[in-house]
Amino acid sequence: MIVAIDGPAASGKGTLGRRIAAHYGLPHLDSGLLYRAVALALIARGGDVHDASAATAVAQALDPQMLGDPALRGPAAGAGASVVSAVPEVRAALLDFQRRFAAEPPGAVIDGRDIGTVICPHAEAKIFVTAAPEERARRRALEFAGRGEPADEASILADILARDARDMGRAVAPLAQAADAVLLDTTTLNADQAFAAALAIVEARIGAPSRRAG
Ligand SMILES: Nc1ncnc2c1ncn2[C@@H]1O[C@H](COP(=O)(O)OP(=O)(O)OP(=O)(O)O)[C@@H](O)[C@H]1O
Ligand SMILES: Nc1ccn([C@@H]2O[C@H](COP(=O)(O)O)[C@@H](O)[C@H]2O)c(=O)n1
Repeated sequence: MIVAIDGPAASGKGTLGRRIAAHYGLPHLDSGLLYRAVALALIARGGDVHDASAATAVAQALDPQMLGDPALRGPAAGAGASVVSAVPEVRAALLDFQRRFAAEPPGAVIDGRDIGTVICPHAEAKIFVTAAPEERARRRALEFAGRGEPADEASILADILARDARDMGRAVAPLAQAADAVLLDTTTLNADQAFAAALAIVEARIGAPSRRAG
């Protein structure tokens, strides 16, 4: 079974993806980490995230081992990721890895921006998760503060809005709800309520009331 979860920045895709994957015993891929890893590797070697050919070269040589680096979760990697992800050749270089991840039995839960539309158009269940930008900024600020990192809510909101605009406006694989995805707005839901709602969406799609994989 493949579950595709898409949505804008800090909407809760990763949180839901991890919990749904654990529930069904499936591997989980946070595809945003791939783009973050490209941006971070580029920055680390003194490159410019706006240099499309350098970003493409980094994406083509990306070592998936990098995906565990905690630095990928920071704001610099997120902002850089939303720039390099607009380069068609970068997306092409990362496509196979994601498709192979999804194709491995017993399936996978993948979250990102184009999972239901481009990477796994045949996913059994697709969720488009969103929340009001102010609520997403509030949650992200809490997360940063919890890690002892700077957490200015106004600048986080500005970053979220800029990233959403870039992700929705790019020519290739823009952030969009797949025609057969179910919209889940979590603005007024806590994490447990959002998980219950997401699980109900998956169960309705696969027609099963309990845990299963494959
Ligand atoms: N329903 C919810 N209620 C309150 N907080 C939530 C909820 N869902 C997620 N969060 C929190 O909001 C923050 C953002 O969630 P998460 O990292 O899952 O979003 P994301 O969409 O994967 O982000 P990104 O776009 O950066 O990949 C996290 O701190 C998470 O714990
Ligand atoms: N399938 C995806 C996933 C991510 N991106 C880009 O990466 C940026 C960071 O992603 P997060 O999920 O970690 O926030 C994001 O802003 C997108 O630009 C993508 O294009 N496609």
